[in-house]
Amino acid sequence: MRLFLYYDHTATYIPNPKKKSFLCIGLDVDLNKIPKHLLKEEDPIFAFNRAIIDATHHVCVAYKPNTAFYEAYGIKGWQALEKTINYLNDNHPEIYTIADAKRGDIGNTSTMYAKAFFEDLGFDSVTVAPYMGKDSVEPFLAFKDKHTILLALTSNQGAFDFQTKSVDGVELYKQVLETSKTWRNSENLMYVVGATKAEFLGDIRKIIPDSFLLVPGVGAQGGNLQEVCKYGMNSSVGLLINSSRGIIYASQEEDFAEAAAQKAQELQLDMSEILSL
Ligand SMILES: O=C(O)c1cc(=O)[nH]c(=O)n1[C@@H]1O[C@H](COP(=O)(O)O)[C@@H](O)[C@H]1O
Repeated sequence: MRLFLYYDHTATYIPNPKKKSFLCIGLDVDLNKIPKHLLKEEDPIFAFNRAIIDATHHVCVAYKPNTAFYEAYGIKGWQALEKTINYLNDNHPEIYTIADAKRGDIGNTSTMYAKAFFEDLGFDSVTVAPYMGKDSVEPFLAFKDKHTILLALTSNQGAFDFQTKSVDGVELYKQVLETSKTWRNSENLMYVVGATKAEFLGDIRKIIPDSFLLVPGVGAQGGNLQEVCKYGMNSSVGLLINSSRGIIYASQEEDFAEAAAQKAQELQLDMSEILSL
């Protein structure tokens, strides 16, 4: 049986035969979707996240708050994000954390984005858009023991607008993969590939056989876990599969945390089965 390798803060992959999971849970908190009784709490977003984390941390290896869901609530949302990452780092330091912020700008601005997520908040990684090129991404890569997760081929329909178009005979997403390998500190790169694009994973693995991939889009967006694993898994697993709404909104009643745990466990059991093949 292959051992699952999970990521730890020392930037090494550690065998973790116990968890048998490569599940990332997306903490995309929408106040219109969380159980009504939580709205009475002083910080409903954090109360929700804490309950979800307490109920699911044993079956997942990563959490990914999408910052849009926090920024939308202004200062209170940002405070809830800070409490969430602190809660994770204090109570589950072995769990990998992703700030899904999709940043990227001219160099000095990218450095400030990187400081915000890596230094101030203490995330392990941040998602970054490749569109502005090398000097917009290298400032993120300069941070030791931190990962930059570059958008390669995204899960949405609009991915076909630009990412799969050929420039000089090569699709743009392939150029992103090839070119980014030449950037300084490229060993700190991971890539986003949508679960809805599983059929592209064979080609992607030819270019980046060893890189870790963040794969969102199972659950609510219809991506298929088995397909993703068939084409995207490498000998170290090499995948973090994210589900957000499909797990955290399994119930909008008092039992929301148990319902989320149930959904997360279903995915973990599927993963465990795949790992034992
Ligand atoms: O970077 C991402 O995580 C991301 C990339 C992508 O191509 N597609 C995608 O859905 N995501 C994010 O992954 C999460 C998916 O959420 P669910 O569809 O609810 O599971 C959201 O936070 C999206 O913003």
